[in-house]
Amino acid sequence: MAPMLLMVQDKVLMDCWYHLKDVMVDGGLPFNKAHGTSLFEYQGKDAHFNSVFNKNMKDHTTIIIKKLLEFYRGFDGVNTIVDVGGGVSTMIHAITSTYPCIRGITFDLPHVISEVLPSPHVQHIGGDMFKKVPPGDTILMKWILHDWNDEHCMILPVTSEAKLAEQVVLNVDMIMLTHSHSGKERYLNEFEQLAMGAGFKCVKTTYIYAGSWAIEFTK
Ligand SMILES: C[S@@+](CC[C@H](N)C(=O)[O-])C[C@H]1O[C@@H](n2cnc3c(N)ncnc32)[C@H](O)[C@@H]1O
Repeated sequence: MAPMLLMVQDKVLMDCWYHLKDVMVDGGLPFNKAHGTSLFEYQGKDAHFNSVFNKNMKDHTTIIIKKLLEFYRGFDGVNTIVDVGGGVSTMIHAITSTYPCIRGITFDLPHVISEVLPSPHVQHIGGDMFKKVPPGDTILMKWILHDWNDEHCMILPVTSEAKLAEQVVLNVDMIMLTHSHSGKERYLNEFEQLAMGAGFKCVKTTYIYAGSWAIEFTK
């Protein structure tokens, strides 16, 4: 929890709240008003905040992946798994350690990948997920779809893949409102609509831990 509190109380994020009234009146996004760019682009320009953000994600993921590996059986039979927006590779590292037969790829923006420690069993690739993602038979996305509106989610190239898992957390709408470009938390029926609209035929849910679910979209 400490890295998460350090992140939300970091001056970079605290400054956003002073712009809440302006965006109510004029529109726009508090983060962009405060810093002149979006959250994910800003990280590429501020090494300190990039580390604070990535550490927060790493520690949350460390808790969730432990439980995911305990309760979720969908990794059996997977050959290549690509964690899109996979941060500093915490998720893929844990999955490939438990399932050594799985080839793991962590894909994220180059300034995030630059913070990943090398690992012999995992490939780390920097790039833009809205342009192209590395191929794999399973695409994993944790805390990605909630950063984007439906239009952005629909243009992700991962929709051509066979399987898609996404974790849902329902209680951070206000944070998304201030920091994220058009992000939103979704109810299950909204995930189902999104999946069907992107050509998936089946949606299966598994409860994981502390309000977190694995949602598997299959073609
Ligand atoms: C909320 S974080 C989740 C990180 C990780 N999945 C986790 O839960 O620990 C969102 C991630 O999406 C990445 N991201 C944002 N825009 C991206 C893009 N256009 N291409 C690739 N990754 C992107 C960010 O750099 C960040 O690591």
